[in-house]
Order: sequence, then structure tokens, then C-alpha cells
Amino acid sequence: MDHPLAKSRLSTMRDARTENAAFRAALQELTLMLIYEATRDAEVAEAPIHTPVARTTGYRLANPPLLVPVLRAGLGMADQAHRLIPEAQMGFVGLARDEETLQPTPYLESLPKDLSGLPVLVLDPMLATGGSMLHTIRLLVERGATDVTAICTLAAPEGVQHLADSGLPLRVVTASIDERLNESGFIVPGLGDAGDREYGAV
Ligand SMILES: O=P(O)(O)OC[C@H]1O[C@H](OP(=O)(O)OP(=O)(O)O)[C@H](O)[C@@H]1O
Ligand SMILES: O=c1cc[nH]c(=O)[nH]1
Ligand SMILES: [Mg+2]
Repeated sequence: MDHPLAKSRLSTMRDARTENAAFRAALQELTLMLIYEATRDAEVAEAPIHTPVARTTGYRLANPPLLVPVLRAGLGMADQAHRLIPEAQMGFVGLARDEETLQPTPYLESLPKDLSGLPVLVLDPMLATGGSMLHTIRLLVERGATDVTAICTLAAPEGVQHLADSGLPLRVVTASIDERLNESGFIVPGLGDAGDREYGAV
């Protein structure tokens, strides 16, 4: 997504001087824009409605998606996404990346059993090596999902390539593909550890 307002919110998030509360606020506003972009081609159902003046056609999402925030950092996107799509169901995945191996360690999985026919929007601000997103998407595909969109505020080229190489059915909506990963697996220039910047260091 390329939009001046998205760039402005992402810059607030990147700025090391931005405190937790302002970081969460900017993430919420950017989430609104990313969800708006991700649902641009969503199927709509029509039904006749009456305005105070005339009869016209009303629209709603034909097949509301499942929202899946990846804890912790994705939790900061969940309420905003739900506000935009209140009829959506929500599932949860909890992962913490091992600082040495960079592999995701799963600690929570709360998803509907059957996802066939259901579009899924995965919410995680960061796509770095792509390991956490791939783990999450595999859980979804195992349950029959065939239409998965990863919503990330920013991504590393290495992570995008990792997802592309997986051959899994997915697309990525992001406000930026940054330069690279550094030797510690952090996105450069990035914004640091998204979970810590939302909620404090663990
Ligand atoms: O693409 P990857 O290399 O897998 O890295 C991305 C993951 O790292 C962050 O979570 P983290 O493990 O820091 O957990 P947190 O949200 O609890 O801080 C981020 O929110 C992603 O889930
Ligand atoms: O730069 C990064 C990489 C992984 N996870 C984060 O929160 N930030
Ligand atoms: Mg983190």
C-alpha cells in the first residue's frame, strides 16, 4: 500500500522517540488503512434498502473473514480490524520468536476447526524472516483455508521471499518492504520490536 497517510503513521511508529501509547495509536490508524486496502476486492452481497427518500441497493460483505491476530504484537491490530468488520469471527495464535535461532515458539492456538470457504486475515505488524507468518498460515491451511491475507505494517524482503517460496495460498498487504534483516533478525530500518513498543519489554 502506498499512501501519504500510511507513510505518516508508519513514520510515527518507526521513530524511536514515540512512546508506547502513541505507537499503539499509530498502529491502530495504520491497521484501518491496511484492512481497507486488503478488502478492496472482497465480494459483496446486495439487498434492497429504503433511505428516507427512496429505494436503493444496499451492500454488505458476502463472506466476512476470520481475523487472526498473532500475539503479542498482532493484538494491537485486532480491535481496529474488528471495528471495521464487526461481523468477523476472531481466532488467536500466540508465538514468541527465539532470539538465538529466530524460530517461532508456539504458546497459543485458538482457531475454528474448519476454515474451508472462509477468507482469513492474519494480523501481525512484522514480517521479518517470515517464520512466524509461515507457521500461522500452515495452521490455517491444515484447517482448509485457501484464501489467506497477511496484513503487516512492514516487511523484510527476506520474509516476503520465504512466503513466496512456500507455495502456500496467500497474499501480503503491507505499508513498506524495508531494506533487509540485520544479523539479529531485526528489520532495517524497521521499528524495533513491535511487541515491546506496544506493551513494554518482556
Ligand atoms: O518473521 P519472523 O522472523 O518470524 O518475526 C516476526 C515476528 O516477531 C514478532 O513477534 P515476537 O516473536 O517478537 O513476539 P511478540 O509479539 O510477543 O513480541 C512479530 O510480531 C512477528 O510475530
Ligand atoms: O524487526 C523486527 C523483527 C521481528 N520482530 C519485530 O518485532 N521486529
Ligand atoms: Mg516481540
